[in-house]
Amino acid sequence: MSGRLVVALMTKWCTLPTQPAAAPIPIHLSRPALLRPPPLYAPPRATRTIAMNTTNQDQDSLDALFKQKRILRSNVRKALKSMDPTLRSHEDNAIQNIVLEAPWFKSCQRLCAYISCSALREVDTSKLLSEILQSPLKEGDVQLRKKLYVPRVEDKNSHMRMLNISCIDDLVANSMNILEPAPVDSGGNEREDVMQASDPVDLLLLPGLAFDRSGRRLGRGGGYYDTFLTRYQELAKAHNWKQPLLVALSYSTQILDEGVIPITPHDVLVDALVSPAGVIPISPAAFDRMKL
Ligand SMILES: Nc1nc2c(c(=O)[nH]1)N(C=O)[C@@H](CNc1ccc(C(=O)N[C@@H](CCC(=O)O)C(=O)O)cc1)CN2
Ligand SMILES: Nc1ncnc2c1ncn2[C@@H]1O[C@H](COP(=O)(O)OP(=O)(O)OP(=O)(O)O)[C@@H](O)[C@H]1O
Repeated sequence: MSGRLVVALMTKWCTLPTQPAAAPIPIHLSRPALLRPPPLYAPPRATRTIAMNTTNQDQDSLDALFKQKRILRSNVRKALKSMDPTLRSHEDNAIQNIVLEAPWFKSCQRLCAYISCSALREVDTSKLLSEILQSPLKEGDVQLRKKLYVPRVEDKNSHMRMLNISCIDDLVANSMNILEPAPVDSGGNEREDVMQASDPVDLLLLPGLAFDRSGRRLGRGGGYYDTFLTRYQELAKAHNWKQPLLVALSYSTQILDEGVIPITPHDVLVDALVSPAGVIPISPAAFDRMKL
């Protein structure tokens, strides 16, 4: 791997991986249930963008990195498949209860959340979603219910929108068997796209296959979330809005040792994790807003 690319592969508040990203990656699943102290915040290092005239060597390094991601995904999928169902259900409840009780969740007014898919062994969000959608709309003039946006895949070019729903019946299964909203509601009205909304979301609850304590997130490989998050962060910047808090929900077994998840400059780091053992704040924004 060229020196230029090694520098380019570092992002925001990450320190350098302890091993080169292209080295063969042993999978170290971290100790479950134990909450180690969060890593100290490391200021961003200067990052250079990948040169436009990417050399064959750089492309080979990228290919090796994506190959490592595929191997890692496959190992984590196996670990998730072999997870004891009772433990899974215990962890699903613990994670959702932590979120429901958290001040940063209680105070949030608008959020994006994923609709969990049990076949993908994702952390369950059904309790969170039903609590949100069952809460009273208003008290007098005061808006009580959080505004909820959920993903809808538009095409295979990593294009996903976040559309507003107000009822769980607004969802239908897509070709991947994930529930998502139709673009038009039962009254024939276009659903609001979060990218067109006049007010910002404060929070995003993210799925993923694996995470680490420096904020790295391994998705399912479609690039949907990284593309969406980058666009939303740009929108928030253009409007001078506060950036939303990016919080990933993770079973214990999905938190990997630091440096194991390879990243490129396109991968967006999360601000915090919620595991059954508690909230793991990572970024300065998380320490500030989660008041831990
Ligand atoms: N609940 C949920 N909704 C979501 C996502 C998600 O990860 N979870 N997405 C996040 O992007 C988008 C959909 N992207 C997806 C990408 C891959 C697969 C999937 O079934 N992957 C299989 C492997 C398929 C293969 O490799 O051929 C798997 O991971 O087991 C599903 C959704 C939008 N909605
Ligand atoms: N060898 C490669 N060189 C360049 N791009 C690649 C290569 N292999 C895959 N990609 C592309 O990189 C994109 C993102 O992959 P990445 O591994 O970052 O996804 P992810 O973070 O797991 O997904 P998501 O953001 O949806 O959670 C995909 O659109 C994929 O087509």
